[in-house]
Amino acid sequence: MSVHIGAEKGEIADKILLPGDPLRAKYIAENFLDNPQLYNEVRGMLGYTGTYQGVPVSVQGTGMGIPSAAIYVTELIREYDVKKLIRVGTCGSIQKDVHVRDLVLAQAAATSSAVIRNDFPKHDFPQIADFNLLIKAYELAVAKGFNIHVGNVLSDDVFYKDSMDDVFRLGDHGVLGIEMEAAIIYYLAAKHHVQALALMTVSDHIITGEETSAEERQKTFDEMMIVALETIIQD
Ligand SMILES: O=P(O)(O)O[C@H]1O[C@H](CO)[C@@H](O)[C@H]1O
Ligand SMILES: O=c1cc[nH]c(=O)[nH]1
Repeated sequence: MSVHIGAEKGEIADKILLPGDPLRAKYIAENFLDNPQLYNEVRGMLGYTGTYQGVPVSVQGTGMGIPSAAIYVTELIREYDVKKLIRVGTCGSIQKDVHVRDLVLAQAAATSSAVIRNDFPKHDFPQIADFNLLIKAYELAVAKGFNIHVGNVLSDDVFYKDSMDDVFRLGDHGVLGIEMEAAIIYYLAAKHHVQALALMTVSDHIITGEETSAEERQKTFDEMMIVALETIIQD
């Protein structure tokens, strides 16, 4: 057991999907994995291991925001030897042509968090996706005809902001969407020499206010899970 994960060593696969929402972890385990076994209920942050096309895969909720995600990702890598991590999250779009239900692949992630800056006060350490995971996920999504965008995202520390001015300025510089965890997952992957990718479904549109029904969101979540699972099981 680690401090926040109640699994024995060996109960977590070296390939893992990381939704923010623990109930999304349950949904993935019950709908996409064969023989899913619950390994963690500590703090309700559900984690499961099963197989996908015969390959062991785990799925672990990370909670919302960089501090929470950092705890789970650090323990997964250090204590459970996880080597490939794919975030399966949601984001808000800040581009007119990135629509609700589209998929966003974070090629890189900017952040307002001080966590990385504290480690490298004199450098802007770049938070980038693992290239092999990125290209595989992109090609899979395109082959399946899913609407997918590749580029920068913002991993913001603050969900409820007094002003969105900086977010819109980042949009002017091409940032596709806003979420809260990709940057720390990329940073910790670089620090520990493992592979990571962040894939998000657009759940809301910050500029147009476009929204979607729960049923429609579910369908697009399923597209994201298929891309993530088929990517993570490849060599
Ligand atoms: O849907 P998840 O994966 O939690 O991701 C997004 O949703 C949460 C905010 O509502 C943040 O965690 C953000 O990154
Ligand atoms: O962090 C997030 C996630 C979805 N939508 C947002 O606006 N922000």
